[in-house]
Amino acid sequence: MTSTQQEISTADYDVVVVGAGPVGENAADRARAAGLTVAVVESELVGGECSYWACMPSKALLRPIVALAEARRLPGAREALTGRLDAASVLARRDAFTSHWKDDGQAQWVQGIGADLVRGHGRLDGARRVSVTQADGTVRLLTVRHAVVVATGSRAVLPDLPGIAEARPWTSREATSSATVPNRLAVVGGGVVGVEMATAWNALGAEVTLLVRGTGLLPNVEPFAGELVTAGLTEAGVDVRTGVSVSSLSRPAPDGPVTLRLDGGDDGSDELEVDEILFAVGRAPRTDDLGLDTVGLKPGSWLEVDDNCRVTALSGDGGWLWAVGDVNHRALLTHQGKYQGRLTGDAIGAVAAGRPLDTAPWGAHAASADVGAVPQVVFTDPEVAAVGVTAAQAERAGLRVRAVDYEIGGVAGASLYADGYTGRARIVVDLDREVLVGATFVGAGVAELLHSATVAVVGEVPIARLWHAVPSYPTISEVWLRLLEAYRG
Ligand SMILES: Cc1cc2nc3c(=O)[nH]c(=O)nc-3n(C[C@H](O)[C@H](O)[C@H](O)COP(=O)(O)OP(=O)(O)OC[C@H]3O[C@@H](n4cnc5c(N)ncnc54)[C@H](O)[C@@H]3O)c2cc1C
Ligand SMILES: NC(=O)c1ccc[n+]([C@@H]2O[C@H](COP(=O)([O-])OP(=O)(O)OC[C@H]3O[C@@H](n4cnc5c(N)ncnc54)[C@H](O)[C@@H]3O)[C@@H](O)[C@H]2O)c1
Repeated sequence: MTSTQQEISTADYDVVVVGAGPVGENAADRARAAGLTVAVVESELVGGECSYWACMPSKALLRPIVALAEARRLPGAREALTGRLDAASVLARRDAFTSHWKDDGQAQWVQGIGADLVRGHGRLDGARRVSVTQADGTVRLLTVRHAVVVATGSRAVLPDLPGIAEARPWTSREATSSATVPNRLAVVGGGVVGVEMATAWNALGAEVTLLVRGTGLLPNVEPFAGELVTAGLTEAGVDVRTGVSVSSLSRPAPDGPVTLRLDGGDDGSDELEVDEILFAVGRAPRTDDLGLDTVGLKPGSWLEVDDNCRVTALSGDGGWLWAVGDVNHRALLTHQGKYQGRLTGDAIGAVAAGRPLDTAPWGAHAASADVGAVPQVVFTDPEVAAVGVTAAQAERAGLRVRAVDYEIGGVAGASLYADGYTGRARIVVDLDREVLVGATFVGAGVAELLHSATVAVVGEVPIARLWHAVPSYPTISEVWLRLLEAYRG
């Protein structure tokens, strides 16, 4: 604490959670359920990135778009569609899902579980101490008996390019909260944010150019997923360009367009003029101003944790520091962070009660699913739903695997779902154990199929037993049967 700051109060808690995103909320909830006193520190909005600038607004934007695209593929329903997507209504529904960027409801929830909400910027202040700088500049010092849980999440990164400040680019925050639709939007990055936001703003009326420096979209999933999403985006009118990167930007008039200089690309054009540019090129941890140096850690770094979410570097110091969610870089997804939050809250409760931790793989306090069993849905048209490892990742890990593919349009449920249904499924089978280590579904309506695959992967259900899991007729789930038939020959 510096001498210029005025400390106005000190309070003691069993647990202090820094960051009230979805993950911090879950850790606090479980620690309270264990009977511990808990303070939750939040510098912006209770509910975090996910509620206001990520999952919720992005999915609220995408849902009407996908529903409309699906209706267009159904004779009978198609004829009832007489107008265009109403962008104003879509944006208004998005605003409702973010509670108009107000957090009263979530703040009440924190109070409802019996935790104290401390608004302000939290920083570690040596071991087992958290200082909170409040909006009026005053500081509260929170001293901690058992655990500090860091759940401060991540922020979008921007590349260090000439002209980037002048160009005032969008990050995921503007892409999920903009009140207006730009005429022309460039999206840089072919990861999940890039493809979802290209889908959304194109359908809302922008002319979208997606600029990808690699050879295809969604490099972390099976290659056919990126290919089918590329085809979907192109058909919807997005100009998808691969092998191209932005080398500089300029926006000479503050209200005027942005000109991008491009390197590479198929059409040889080296300039692109747009009204807005979104950089969707990955995330950085929110640890740069977190007092990490006061406990011997490097500011700005991801917090490396063990499978129990204890910060590895401090595990010798009584293991009081835990990190959950995006900030530990294990799996940058809300559901996976919430899982870590739940088991960390339980683990802190166990330690406080003097009980041993259950740290064995798949034990109550081990985030085992983070390694090899992470599910993710990309809400594009077509959707991508994947869990576990891809065939290439499995091979790189030294597993002897076989990948089995099936065109989803071949099952009765899919042909009923949409005329000309296009989609593909793949399972990756570990040949030595005869269990699934990965599954990927691409197509309309596959998101809700994913949990069946997650159960199979996490449960390590033998293929011989999966054969008895009979999918209902006529649903898209019958693709399971076809995949198993193909595997068994
Ligand atoms: C556009 C977009 C769409 C996404 N869509 C999905 C999706 O559909 N499904 C999915 O699973 N994941 C999605 N994600 C990822 C998801 O948003 C994150 O994985 C999730 O928000 C992580 O939760 P968290 O609680 O760890 O961090 P956050 O949600 O970032 O919350 C961290 C909180 O900590 C606070 N904080 C930070 N520093 C301090 C400090 N020093 N003191 C006090 N408070 C602090 C912040 O203000 C914030 O409220 C998406 C991400 C983006 C960018
Ligand atoms: N539906 C969902 O589950 C969902 C939706 C959105 C985001 N998320 C999560 O949020 C996280 C962040 O997403 P993201 O898309 O920002 O990151 P990402 O890491 O998924 O993708 C970023 C892409 O940008 C590329 N890139 C990096 N630097 C670049 C540069 N200078 N120029 C051009 N391209 C560059 C990378 O090669 C990568 O393909 C992800 O981990 C994702 O899982 C999840």
